[in-house]
Amino acid sequence: MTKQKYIVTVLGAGVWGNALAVLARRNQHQVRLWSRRSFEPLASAISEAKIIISAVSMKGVRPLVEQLQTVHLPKHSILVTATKGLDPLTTLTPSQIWQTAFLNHSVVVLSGPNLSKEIERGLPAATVVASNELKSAETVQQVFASDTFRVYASSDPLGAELGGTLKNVMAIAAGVCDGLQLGTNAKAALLTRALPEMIRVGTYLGANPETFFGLSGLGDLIATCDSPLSRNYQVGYQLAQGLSLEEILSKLEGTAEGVNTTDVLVKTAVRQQLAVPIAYQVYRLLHGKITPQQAVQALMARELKEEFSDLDL
Ligand SMILES: NC(=O)C1=CN([C@@H]2O[C@H](COP(=O)(O)OP(=O)(O)OC[C@H]3O[C@@H](n4cnc5c(N)ncnc54)[C@H](O)[C@@H]3O)[C@@H](O)[C@H]2O)C=CC1
Ligand SMILES: O=C(CO)COP(=O)(O)O
Repeated sequence: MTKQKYIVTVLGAGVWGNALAVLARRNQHQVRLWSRRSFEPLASAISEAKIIISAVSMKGVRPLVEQLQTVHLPKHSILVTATKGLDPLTTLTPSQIWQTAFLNHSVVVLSGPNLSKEIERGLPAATVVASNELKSAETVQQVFASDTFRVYASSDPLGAELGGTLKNVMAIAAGVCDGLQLGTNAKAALLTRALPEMIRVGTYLGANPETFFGLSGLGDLIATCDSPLSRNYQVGYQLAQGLSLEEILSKLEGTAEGVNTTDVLVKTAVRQQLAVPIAYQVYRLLHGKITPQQAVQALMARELKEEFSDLDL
């Protein structure tokens, strides 16, 4: 059976927006790539689109939503969000912002272990499309699925989104671990303890704990924490080399969302008394309160406890 072809508009022409456009084009959809620097007006870029994908960084989400509210959205269009971040003002996730702004549209989260440079090279990868309206997730699944990109549907958008968002904080920690050459045992311990920390916060925020064991959680944690292609990993790695955060960010190609996410996460965790020991050390490191070595010492010196004592699955 031939798959239906759609007009797909990608908003945000950063590296991820470009990679998503490549994927949709490979499946012969009519793809329009729009950025805030485009000559084409936003209204014309989204006209008659079935799928509207937001691939802007977190700081661009609210301005983009506000701009879209001033134009006419095609009636049955599906909004897809691929941003991995948290709003500093409200702590809302991008999908929550999109859904609140466009109550009559389906919102689908696209999230998974998807380092854009590998995807652009056509290397095999998998992802998750998640929505409260599973039919919309399945439409997006068909749009992107190919013999090099395997797409799973899910009905937990918040879980899929938070997996991709919270792992960015852990990727900074993983970069520090590798930058300090702490070894494979340390890295395994770090990633294994990172997952329950993500689940603790994620379930508090309303996600399904099981989702974190899937591609958008554990999968993305492994990919991002083990690859120099990850900007968040690079931030941690270079902090361990003694560079300042300002220096690193000024030379970084693209956005490292984990820097802002760490702030939002730690503030929420402190307010709600959630244990986030790894994120807390990343926070202190990013704010110049400790050195990378002191962050490691602080994690190793924590009170001894049972392995699963604070994870209620
Ligand atoms: N690069 C990757 O491998 C992946 C990135 N992501 C996520 O996708 C999002 C975008 O990432 P990248 O493309 O890598 O970042 P990037 O830094 O390359 O691009 C960010 C894009 O957002 C746009 N933007 C920022 N503020 C804006 C505003 N006010 N209005 C309109 N557009 C605005 C920029 O113009 C740019 O096109 C991030 O949340 C990232 O975590 C998700 C999966 C993979
Ligand atoms: O989310 C990503 C891979 O899934 C990209 O990670 P970085 O934003 O750290 O590059």
